[in-house]
Amino acid sequence: CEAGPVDDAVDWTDLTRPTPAWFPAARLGIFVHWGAYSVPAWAEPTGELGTIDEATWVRHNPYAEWYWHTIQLPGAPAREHHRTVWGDRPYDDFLDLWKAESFDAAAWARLFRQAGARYVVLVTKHHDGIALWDAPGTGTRNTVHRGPQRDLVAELAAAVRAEGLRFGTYYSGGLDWSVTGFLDPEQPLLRPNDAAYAAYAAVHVRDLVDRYAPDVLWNDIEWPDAGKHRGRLGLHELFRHYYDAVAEGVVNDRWGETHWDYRTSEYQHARENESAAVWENNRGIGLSFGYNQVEGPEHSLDAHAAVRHLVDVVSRGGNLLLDVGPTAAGEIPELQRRTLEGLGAWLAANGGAVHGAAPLSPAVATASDEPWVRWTATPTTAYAVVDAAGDVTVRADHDAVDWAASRTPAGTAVEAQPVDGGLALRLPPADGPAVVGFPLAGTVGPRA
Ligand SMILES: CC(C)[C@@H]1NC[C@@H](O)[C@H](O)[C@@H]1O
Repeated sequence: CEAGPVDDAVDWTDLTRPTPAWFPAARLGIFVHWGAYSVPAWAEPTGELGTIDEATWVRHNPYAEWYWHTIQLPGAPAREHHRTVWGDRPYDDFLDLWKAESFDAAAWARLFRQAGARYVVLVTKHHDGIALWDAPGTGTRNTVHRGPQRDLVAELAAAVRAEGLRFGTYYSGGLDWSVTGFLDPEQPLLRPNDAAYAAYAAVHVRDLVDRYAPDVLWNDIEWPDAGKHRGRLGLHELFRHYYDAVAEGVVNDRWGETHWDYRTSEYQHARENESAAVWENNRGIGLSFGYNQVEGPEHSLDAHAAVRHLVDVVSRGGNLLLDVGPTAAGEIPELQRRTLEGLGAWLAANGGAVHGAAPLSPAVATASDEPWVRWTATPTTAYAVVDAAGDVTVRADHDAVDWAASRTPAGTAVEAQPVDGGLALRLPPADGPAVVGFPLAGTVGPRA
């Protein structure tokens, strides 16, 4: 955990502790954005967050989970799409049209385990305010009373844990359009800060903790200002309650305070947070978190690209929380399934360079893009992940690695010769980046 400068209002030192080791060791998690927005499942695949100016982003929002907001905006293509396809139907009709008739939590959990994930984070209430459990105060505006008529949080938590994975919950504390309306659609991040909403949200998160004991509390946007205090429904007591209930629980950094167990980035947004000791990059397989029927292969990571992104993140000390957006019926779209299956096949042969691995000291070796090389390490082994074939030279201090015993994690011997400034490798043909493991000589190893 990193306690930043102590806030005047709250002293976090009593909650400060080392981030539980399971989290950075996990390296890969699966995010799940599934909601009423999965019924229209429509957005313009504009581009990655952090690469599009805000004015364009708001009206041409590639996040399908923001559908209700985007269709409020005059001139937004999504608004025209809604009128054409759905007429003047209100957004809440989508809750009743959401049937989840094909939802098989065990099949999802099996797919996520086979993909090489070690944790799963489910959106339990997104910005539309619709809860995926019988959340206090939501009346019938949840999936237990309407639409699926199931406690989707409970079902997925049980299935994920039965597969040996950890289960976390996402909660949109910062935005809830059902409570506040669209304060100013042109300013999408205007958020509710009053005491009533803060208490409403705190009761929800406490309920999630008490009912599902999530391994991750993933809050989004920020916590309501009126809830940032020491009182019973304040954030400090909420975290205290959480850590008492879930000893190895971790909270992210989107609470608007200076207490977190890890930092987050989102596509290309907030990448400055990737300098933290423990961090997580969040992105969809495509450009949206919720299912977007408009997206095609040209907008999505295939397995090869997903492997490279994961390895790059791990080589810099991060986790990847890779999102799937299921259809309203509860199917994982084929484009996303193929990426998860390919990622899992690669990790089955090379996961030693990812799970439990950390950055390798730059004193030993450094990344390159031509050829594409990233380095990871465990205390005893350095791993070169090389996305090239045949004869390749990688820059490494060969006095620090025992080049004579290099081999792929899958066991194939690799011919390696020290050359000036590095190592010359003769790589076997591989389906995706090749991984070569070098026993580390001496004490040189991953950065602490
Ligand atoms: C990273 C992910 C959880 C995203 N956070 C910001 C939201 O506006 C977006 O829809 C998505 O949930």
